[in-house]
Parts: sequence; structure tokens; C-alpha cells
Amino acid sequence: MDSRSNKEAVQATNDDASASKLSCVKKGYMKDDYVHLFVRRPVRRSPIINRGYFARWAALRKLLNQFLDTEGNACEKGHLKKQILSLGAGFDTTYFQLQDEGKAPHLYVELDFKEVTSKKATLIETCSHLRDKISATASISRESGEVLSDHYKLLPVDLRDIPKLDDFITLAGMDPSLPTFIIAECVLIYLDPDSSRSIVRWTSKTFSTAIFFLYEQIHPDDAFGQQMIRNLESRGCSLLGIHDTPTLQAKENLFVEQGWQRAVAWDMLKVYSDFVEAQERRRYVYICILENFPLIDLVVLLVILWYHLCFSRIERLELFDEFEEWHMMQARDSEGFFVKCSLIFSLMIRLVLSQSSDFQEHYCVAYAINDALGLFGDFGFLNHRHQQPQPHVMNLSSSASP
Ligand SMILES: C[S@@+](CC[C@H](N)C(=O)[O-])C[C@H]1O[C@@H](n2cnc3c(N)ncnc32)[C@H](O)[C@@H]1O
Repeated sequence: MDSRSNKEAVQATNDDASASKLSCVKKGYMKDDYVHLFVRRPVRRSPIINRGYFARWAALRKLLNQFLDTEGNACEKGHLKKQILSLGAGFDTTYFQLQDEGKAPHLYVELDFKEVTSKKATLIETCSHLRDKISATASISRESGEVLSDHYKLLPVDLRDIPKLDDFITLAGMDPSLPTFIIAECVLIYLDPDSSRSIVRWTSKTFSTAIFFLYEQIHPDDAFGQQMIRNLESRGCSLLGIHDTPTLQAKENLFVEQGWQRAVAWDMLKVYSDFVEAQERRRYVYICILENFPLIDLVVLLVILWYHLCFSRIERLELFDEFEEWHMMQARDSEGFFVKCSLIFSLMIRLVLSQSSDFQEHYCVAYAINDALGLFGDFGFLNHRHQQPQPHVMNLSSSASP
């Protein structure tokens, strides 16, 4: 690795990611019944971090669902086999979640450093919750960091070793002609630009009908970006690739220059406001308000509003003896009450959301498309046919405690 980056520190970013996902799950922002199995020391993340993970999760799941729901021509309906390849998968649990949702693809392959896959293989072997989700005949090796089952494979590889990638996808039983969804969440940005470009080129050459989903940082040059980079550098995991692709345009160019047919990149502010479902955003805002404003604040607020509504009217009522006037005042008061309520509410929401806009502007989702089979004409941010990232229950009780 580059002297500004060391392997252990980059691998440790995986523990951070799992802890952050668990923080989000415990607050009720998203559902993941498995991530707690991968976190030794749960932590409570700030609302800003929670929002980042929530938006990232919602965007990935929505695009992934579009891919999984894509159908070929009439005779392939329901029979089109699909595969997912997760680069630098860490302790991600998407495979297990898709299993629960009955949406798991024909093949799900995860690659990471051996140190990471060994830990994941050990957890899969020892934890029945995880073990039950892969076939009974699976072969699991903690030493070599491998899980080989019918529909799920976990393999150890340094992604920069391109010739090995070919061997590993053969070992995993991937069919390069099948529709393939490639995930790289906060992975390529830790690699030197030549390695990232080689990986992007290799995926494009290998998979002719594929989506590449990328989530990572942008804008290293403003004050927030510089601080973000310093924080990571001080931990020994520099964002080696960020100056090579610092903007949305540069992320799109990366894909097109390395052979992908087309690419689109949006920052997370836009993804959140224009792509994440309104219903998901509302759910987010409710939980976020509860998280940002302790219950006591809300109770005080309600008491003030209640006082305003009841007492102020009764006091003033004594001044009136005309019944009609009382009705008019009641109408005015209730209007005023609702106006005030919605003003206070919208101020709270603005306060909550404005806190995290800097953060959201420094992350992006980019996707690239190769469409040899002509399946992905509708795919992407502008496809509004998919309403829900996934079915799940709003868990307000769990949002009360981390
Ligand atoms: C920030 S974590 C993200 C994990 C996962 N993608 C997620 O979003 O939860 C980065 C992961 O990339 C892996 N990684 C980084 N460089 C790698 C390389 N050269 N080869 C294999 N894995 C790598 C790390 O080990 C780590 O698990």
C-alpha cells in the first residue's frame, strides 16, 4: 500500500461501517437483522452519520431492487438468472437480508482481504442465524477465509491483483454473460487511482450486461473535504483515489473512459431529495426529530401549545359574550395553532436536515451500465416505477434507545 495508507487501517474501516449501520438499525432508520452479529462494541453515531448511512442504504436497495426486478423477454420472465459481485464487501449483510426477503439472486459473491473474509467465514460458521441462510452442504474454511455454497461465495483476494480476479470469479462459478450487479461501497477510493481504473476496466471487459454501483467521497478541496481527508489520514487510511475523481463528472468519466457504456453520478443531497422515496424520507424525519430533540423538549413544546390553545382562549372568552364571536375566535385560534405548530415543526426539520447537508454533498452514488442484452433501458435514478426499497416495519420503540 501507499505510505499514507496501511492495510490494517483500511480493513478497520469495515468495523466502522458495521458499527455505523448498527447505530442506524437501532434507531429504527433501517432494518437489518444480521449486522449486530458483526459488531463487537456497538456505538451510538451522531444523527449526521446516521443520515448518511440511511440515505446510502435506501439508494443501494432501490437500485438493487430495480436490477433484481428487471425481466428479459417474455420467455425469460421469472427465469433470468442474475448475480451480484460485491467488491470489498467487508461485513455487509445484504445477501442475508435478500434471502429473508425472498429476493436473493442465483449467485452472490463477496470479495475482500483474507483477514476480513476469515473473520466473516468464522462468524458464518459459528452463528446459526447466518449458517441457516446458506446451503447445508456449504464448505467453510476459516483459515483460508472462504465460504463456498450453492448461491453464496465469500473469497479472499486483494482487488488490485487483477489476474487473480479472473481466477476467483471462475472459482466462484460466475457466468460473465449473466446480468450482474457490482457493488463497491467505500472501497475504490482507498486504492491508488491506477488500481481503481484497472478494476473498473476489468469489470467492464468481463461483464457485458451489468450495473456497477459505486458509493464514495467527492469534493476534497473545500473546507469540509479537507477536514474529511485529514481525519482519515490521521487514522492511516488515506483516500488515495479522491484527487483523481474529485467531482461527479470525474466519477462518470472514470467509468466511460474504462469502457462502460454510460454512467451517472449524483451527490447524496440530490439522491436523498430526488431519488429516495418520500415515504422513506418522512419516516427518516420522524425518527430524526425524536433523536435530535429529546422527549422532554417535545413535552415542553406540547405543553406550551396546549396552554396556548386552551387557556389563552378561555381567558379571552370572558371578554366576549357574543356566541358568534366566540366561534370566530375559535376558528382563528385553531388556525393560528396549526400555523404555529407547522412553523415550529418545519423549523425543527430544517434544523435537523441542514446539519447534515455538508456531509451529504461530500458523498455520491455513481452507477455505470453495460447493456449487451438490452435489459436496462429504464434503469436508474429517473425510474420511478419502484416505490419501495424494501418492506420493513417502522420501529419507534427501538428508536428510543441506542
Ligand atoms: C469502508 S469498508 C466498506 C465495507 C462494505 N463495502 C460496506 O459498505 O459496508 C472497505 C472495505 O474494503 C476492503 N478493501 C479495501 N481495499 C481492498 C483491496 N485492495 N482488496 C480487497 N478488499 C479491500 C476493506 O478490507 C474493507 O472491508
